Amino acid sequence: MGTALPSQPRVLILFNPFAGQAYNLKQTLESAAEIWQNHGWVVELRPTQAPGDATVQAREAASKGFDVVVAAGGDGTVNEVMNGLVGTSTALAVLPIGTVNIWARELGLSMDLRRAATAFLQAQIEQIDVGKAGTRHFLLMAGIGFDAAVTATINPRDKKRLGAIAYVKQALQLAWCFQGVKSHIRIDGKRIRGRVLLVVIGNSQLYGGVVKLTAHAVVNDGLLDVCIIKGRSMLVAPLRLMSVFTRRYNRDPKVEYYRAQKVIIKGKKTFPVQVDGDYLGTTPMNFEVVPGGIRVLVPPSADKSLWCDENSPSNYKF
Ligand SMILES: Nc1ncnc2c1ncn2[C@@H]1O[C@H](COP(=O)(O)OP(=O)(O)OP(=O)(O)O)[C@@H](O)[C@H]1O
Repeated sequence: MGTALPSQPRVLILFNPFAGQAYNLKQTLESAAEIWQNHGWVVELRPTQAPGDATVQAREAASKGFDVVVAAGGDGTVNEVMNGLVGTSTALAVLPIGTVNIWARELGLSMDLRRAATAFLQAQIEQIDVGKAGTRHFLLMAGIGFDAAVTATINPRDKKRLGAIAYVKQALQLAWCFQGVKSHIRIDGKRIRGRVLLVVIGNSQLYGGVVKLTAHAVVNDGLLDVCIIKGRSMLVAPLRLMSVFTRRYNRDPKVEYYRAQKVIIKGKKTFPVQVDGDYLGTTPMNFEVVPGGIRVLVPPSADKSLWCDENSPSNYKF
């Protein structure tokens, strides 16, 4: 079970003025902060100055003894704040003003900022795992292959204008020409070879805000869940996705599912990598779990299937 916040927690809200809905929600964010102040929380609101600044500010806040740093932005901002808080005793929270807001959805938060702020008044602090891709931590997932190619090539103006639909548009455009890459994957002791379209290494379950590719992921089991979709062309992807949606992992020979502490991915060619929805770089890359790497604020609305209690470690068999 988690621990309660102090009665007058010191809270820093880091607001990303470039997140998807920042322009529309700045005032609502201020009134969400007031809800906390009215309950005795000691709240500071600061904008981020540039990409990466949220990491620096969050790390500084942790060293100054803040109880909570709130990422007011999308999952990119959550990722940056989390990278500043890993290994500290300061907890991460979120107020969703991004485009997709996956972490906020995992927590069952309302997209209405005032309701989300109210839900956090009942929150507990929980210690959860994070993943690490190269030197960068991730909270939700790392994607290797097709989805990272979409993330790397999406037009920022389309994303601003169309929101999540911009990803669908870009995915449809890329699907025609995207080819699976002959890969060597090492999942703890196991070696896997084959032509791969997509590997998703999930710390949590939701993918793209709507589907669950790593549907059995648990955030406090000390493990990452790995879903591998094999194949030569994305044109057969609908078949593979049907297997994922119906959870026929490992019964469809092209869809494999594992749990692991460490994953190494190499290929004949390089493959793009994204973490928490932002492009990171290319393979070869090592991925590993950092058990209990971060403290997070968890409202009562959070999806219970994301947690295992310490007396019953998750032992799902695929
Ligand atoms: N002050 C700033 N100026 C420019 N870019 C910034 C600033 N602060 C943060 N960023 C960048 O803005 C980018 C987008 O932020 P974020 O991911 O939070 O929003 P989003 O893309 O709309 O949401 P989601 O990831 O949920 O789709 C991040 O890559 C982050 O590095």
